[in-house]
Amino acid sequence: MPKPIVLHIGEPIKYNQDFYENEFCKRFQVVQNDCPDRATFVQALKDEKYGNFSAIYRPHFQTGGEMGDWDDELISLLPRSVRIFASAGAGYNWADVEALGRRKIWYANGAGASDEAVSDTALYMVLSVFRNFTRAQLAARTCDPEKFTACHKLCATISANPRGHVLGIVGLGNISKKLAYKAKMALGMDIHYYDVVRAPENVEKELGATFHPSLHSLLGVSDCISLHTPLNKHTQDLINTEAFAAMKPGARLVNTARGQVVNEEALVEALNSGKISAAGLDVHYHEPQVSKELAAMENVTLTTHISGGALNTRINFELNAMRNILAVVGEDGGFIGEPFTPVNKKAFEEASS
Ligand SMILES: O=CC(=O)O
Repeated sequence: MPKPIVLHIGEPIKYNQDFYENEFCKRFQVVQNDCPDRATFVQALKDEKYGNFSAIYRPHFQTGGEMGDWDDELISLLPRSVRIFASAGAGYNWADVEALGRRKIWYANGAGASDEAVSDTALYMVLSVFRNFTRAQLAARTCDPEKFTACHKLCATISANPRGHVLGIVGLGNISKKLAYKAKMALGMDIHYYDVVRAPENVEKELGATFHPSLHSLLGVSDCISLHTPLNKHTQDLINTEAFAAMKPGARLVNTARGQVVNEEALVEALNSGKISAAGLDVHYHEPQVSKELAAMENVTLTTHISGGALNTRINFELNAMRNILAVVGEDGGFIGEPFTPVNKKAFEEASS
């Protein structure tokens, strides 16, 4: 029996050679996409260039996006044999996972691989916005004694310890549960959260987390908001002018999720007016372009979408996606089980019932 085909998009694997050769390639014939853009990829699908493949494997999210978004156009061209799209990345805004689910195709993300790195980065941002570390670093880097002294004095009057302040988490998933734990244990913060689905009682108890039934209720009590929601049509511009208006005066905002969850113009206005006192942003609305207005503000900590960017994350993204495919696709190319980290279970199950 021929081995089921896996369509590999993006760069080859780099870290898990043994597993790849001895487990993955033993079960699957891996075919590498060589189409450099959407037009050629669309044509390749129409021509059935890659045959009746059973899975799509994207081990690195920095590459493998040459075909653009996986929308209805691309998804409708997939062969009926596809069972799963397993990708690196905790986020998955490049794929319409509901549309995949409707075609009985699982989408499995890199959940678990980047939890540690992203929650560490969010914790760093939280500390930075309370303590004005970016302002101090910018002043130190001027090597100007006057600026040094001015900032030394100013920071002592405008900074605060996070301890006893409310950290408001939007979206309680694997990453933000870790952040909640770290912020509670290391910084002594009070954890509040909003999510469309309330967490089980034991999770709330373990984190000492208070649930809010609406975003605005959470915004009204939080001293620092940290965003952990996927980007989709419901969450684009979620933090807009109305949301800033609902925040406590002087609150802070941290975003390690996706740039487009925050309306950048509204953010600039909220910072300029002093409605919020600081922001920490790893992700940006027009990435890789950073807002020049935000970049000019000393109370804004900025990084280059590196929150998950640790070697440990990349190693586990590769492995996680292979394991997901192995769990789903059988020797005959049929379904044998569920992925470990599905994100479209509901849509998949509705299509299967
Ligand atoms: O942005 C990083 C990720 O989605 O993992």
